[in-house]
Amino acid sequence: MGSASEFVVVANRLPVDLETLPDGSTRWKRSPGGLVTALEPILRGKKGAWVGWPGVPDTDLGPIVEDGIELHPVRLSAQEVADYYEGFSNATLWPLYHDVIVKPVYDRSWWNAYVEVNRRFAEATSAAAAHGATVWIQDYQLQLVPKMLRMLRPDLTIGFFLHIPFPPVELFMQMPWRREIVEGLLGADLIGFHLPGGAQNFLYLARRLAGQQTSRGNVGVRSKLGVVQVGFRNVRVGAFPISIDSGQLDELSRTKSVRDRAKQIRKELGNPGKIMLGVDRLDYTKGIDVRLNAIRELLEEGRMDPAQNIMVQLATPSRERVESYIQMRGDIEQQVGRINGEFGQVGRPVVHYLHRPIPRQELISFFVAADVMLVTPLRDGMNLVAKEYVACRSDLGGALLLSEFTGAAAELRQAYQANPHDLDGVKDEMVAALTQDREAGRRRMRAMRRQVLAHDVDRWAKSFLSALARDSVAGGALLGDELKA
Ligand SMILES: O=P(O)(O)OC[C@H]1O[C@H](O[C@H]2O[C@H](CO)[C@@H](O)[C@H](O)[C@H]2O)[C@H](O)[C@@H](O)[C@@H]1O
Ligand SMILES: Cc1cn([C@@H]2O[C@H](COP(=O)(O)OP(=O)(O)O)[C@@H](O)[C@H]2O)c(=O)[nH]c1=O
Repeated sequence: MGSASEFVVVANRLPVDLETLPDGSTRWKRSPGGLVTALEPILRGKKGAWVGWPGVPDTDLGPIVEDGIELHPVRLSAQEVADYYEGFSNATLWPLYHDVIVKPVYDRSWWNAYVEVNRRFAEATSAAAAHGATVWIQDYQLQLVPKMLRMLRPDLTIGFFLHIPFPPVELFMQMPWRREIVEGLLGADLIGFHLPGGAQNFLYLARRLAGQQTSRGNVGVRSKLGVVQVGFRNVRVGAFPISIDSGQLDELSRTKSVRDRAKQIRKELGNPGKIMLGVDRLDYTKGIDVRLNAIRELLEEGRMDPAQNIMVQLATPSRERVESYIQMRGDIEQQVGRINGEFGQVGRPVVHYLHRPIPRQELISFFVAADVMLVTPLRDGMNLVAKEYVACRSDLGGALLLSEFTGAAAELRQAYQANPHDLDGVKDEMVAALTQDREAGRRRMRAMRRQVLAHDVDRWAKSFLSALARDSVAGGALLGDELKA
């Protein structure tokens, strides 16, 4: 350790959070969210470095190696966590990029903290990267880093990937610092989005806000990249839908220990006719309220038998000091209480709700045990949970209820898809999933598994990184033609 790295991932969080135990000692635990799920296996395979925040404020740590990955912790003060992370990242950008489900707050002091912290990440990355290295910057918390890093280190090849939706132009235009953000991103050589629509929105904004020339043709999936001309540089823009380590999940889900635990889970739940499952960070984007409302109305209408159908909601705590999250937690827990109060029996609730992180092995057993997976976000960049459920169903059992407003919906066409704003539609698809014909269900699951097993996280990373490598070799050669396209 100590020598600069040829490949550096930069993300708001390290893949592990530093946790202080009641006796004052510390240990590392896995960070929440799909970004870490996706990137951890990639980085371990490439022996690179990871620059990020260790999840606790005011902590000075030098570089360390944890589980085979070289970690470069970036220090954030308590005030910066409040202003940059909870404030600008999660009370401004997060709601703005998720269709303003809650109203974004535009606060100048939060913006200043965002600029300052992005600068610190750029400096830490510059120190960690070898001459000519490839740097891959992740997500909405770090949109200014590409430009800042390019100014510090023009020798680097810089990629950027956005894990959340890139919003429609009309919404993005609300952002008071919209030009700075677009210009910040244009410091990269390649900018990746989950879906072509996000890439196209960005190309339009690069023309309108940054005054750059861009290609005008449609962007494809892992193909037909867009291009923005920034001075003598070409910035490529593309769609690269993220995925999971599907082969590993498929394998794990077939093990005896997982199968046995799945049976035990069903038994612990009283061997009900059908188990519905939700697995989410406790976030208002995830539509946990949508599925609870659907279940309550179906119970009220007598279309769902509470003695036969139960739901398990596993909810990881998330962003617990942000006001909208505090409010939402209260609402969800009230909804759970109302359903159980009206339709549960002593010792037999209809909704089983856990508010804590669940270890991956246990999650896999829940996936195997569940008859219907409920994925009902109002908006979600991808939603890896949907893909994980499919990867775990080698028995071709189970059914997936999937919101049209997730990135995953573009790939998992055979799911029971519903518009989360249309509660009657969600209820109908929920009933259809619960009562599906066995053979029809197997056909749907087989088709979804083909998609998920063929397009795994390794393919995602390779498609992005090989496009990034091509860019640095191709230079401006193709630009003239593509701008005319
Ligand atoms: O770091 P946190 O504030 O605790 O949040 C956890 C992560 O949440 C978001 O995940 C997104 O990335 C997934 C993988 O691409 C995607 O499937 C999902 O739709 C997104 O919501 C966030 O984007 C990450 O930065 C956070 O680490
Ligand atoms: C609730 C829960 C989840 N996980 C794992 O976290 C990620 C979640 O990824 P997704 O893309 O669906 O959404 P966000 O990134 O959170 O917005 C997925 O890999 C889950 O398996 C977990 O490990 N433990 C949990 O309790």
